[in-house]
Amino acid sequence: MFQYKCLNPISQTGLGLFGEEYKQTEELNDADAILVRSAKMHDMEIPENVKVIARAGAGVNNVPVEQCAENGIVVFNTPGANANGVKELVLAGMLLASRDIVGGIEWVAHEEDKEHIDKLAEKQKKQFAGCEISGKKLGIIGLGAIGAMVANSATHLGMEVYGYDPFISIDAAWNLSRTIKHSKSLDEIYSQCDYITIHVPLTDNTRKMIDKEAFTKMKEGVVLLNFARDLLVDEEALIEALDSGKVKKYVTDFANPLVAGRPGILVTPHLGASTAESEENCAVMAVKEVRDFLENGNIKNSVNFPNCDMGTCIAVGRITICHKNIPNMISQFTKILGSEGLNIADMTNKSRGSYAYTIIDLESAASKEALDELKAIEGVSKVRVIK
Ligand SMILES: NC(=O)c1ccc[n+]([C@@H]2O[C@H](COP(=O)([O-])OP(=O)(O)OC[C@H]3O[C@@H](n4cnc5c(N)ncnc54)[C@H](O)[C@@H]3O)[C@@H](O)[C@H]2O)c1
Ligand SMILES: O=C(O)CC[C@@H](O)C(=O)O
Repeated sequence: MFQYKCLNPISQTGLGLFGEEYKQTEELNDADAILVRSAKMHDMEIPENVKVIARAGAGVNNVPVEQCAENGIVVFNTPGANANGVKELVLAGMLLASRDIVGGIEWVAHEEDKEHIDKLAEKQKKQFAGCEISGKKLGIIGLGAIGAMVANSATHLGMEVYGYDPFISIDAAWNLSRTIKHSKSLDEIYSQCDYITIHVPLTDNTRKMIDKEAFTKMKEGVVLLNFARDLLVDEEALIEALDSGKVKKYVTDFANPLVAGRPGILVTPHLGASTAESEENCAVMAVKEVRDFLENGNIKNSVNFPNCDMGTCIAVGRITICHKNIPNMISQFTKILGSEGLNIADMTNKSRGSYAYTIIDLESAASKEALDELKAIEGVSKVRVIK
């Protein structure tokens, strides 16, 4: 029996995929797995019993990923599972920033002379008029799951699209429309584009990447869209740029005291992934990742350990080891298993940065002595018996 704890509401379509072997718990101290959306985990004490954390979403800045790696806790996310939901809101954001659609709707709702509203509307409408997005230049910073979808859709809407992503994956590059211009520098995006949208993860390298200097390089009257994370933008500098007219509109999915209710800023309450489809896709992917990890020891879509897959175990025994990516680990594992008379049927070892993961199939079940010896090796953080 495995137990899981949800730190946020997770779609039942996904949770329903946990079979009879699984039970939901409210007790962190009983949980093998944690499922989370945006709950902040940095100040949480994560007990030893937790083996896996699945972020039903893309951004993992709310999870202490490095500390988890150190403690042998594998963290997953669900790449691309909510990308379409976000893409649709970004497109809506561009349209909302181009004419005062919100102001127009509010005017109609609050105009008291309802009897003459049709005639009044014709008189008043010019104050809500704007421009079309077709023919305008859109700069996209980050061409991952969301950025690439926004790029292709914007092309179909007649925009001239510039993309910047020095770390683009081969898959994302293959999926991009050929019409998208490859920008080799952010300066090109800033100097050329009428709309700029950012789709990168929040890390120490990207925090406040849109800063005061970036605003000085942008075109007069640019529209900036941020559906990634508020801390990517220096919002104090943004407000100065709005006040000076450099930025026409800031559309953000992240409410905070600085942006809420401020003229020129359209704020949605972190709605990007809040569609039935995205919530289901994320939950289904997260539950499948957790199950394959807990039941077979396989890793797919982890953000702190390498992908590692030996399929369903058909050997008599299987153990998995989370460890540091340092010399002499495999030889220590095989020596211990050999000296305990355990024959290895199959094994795989993969590394990612400072951490590594090993799956070992055995011709007989691992003894307690062997497991204790493996756990005692310096650099080993977690040893699990799958079978
Ligand atoms: N508003 C929401 O509800 C919502 C939903 C999903 C994701 N997000 C946010 O959007 C981010 C992107 O999501 P995604 O699914 O596209 O992720 P992704 O991992 O598929 O794509 C991120 C892309 O950013 C690129 N990148 C990284 N650093 C960069 C840099 N310095 N300059 C340019 N490109 C850089 C990467 O190469 C990658 O292609 C997430 O990390 C998350 O913070 C928000
Ligand atoms: O779970 C959500 O609603 C938001 C998810 C989003 O911020 C993400 O990074 O995937």
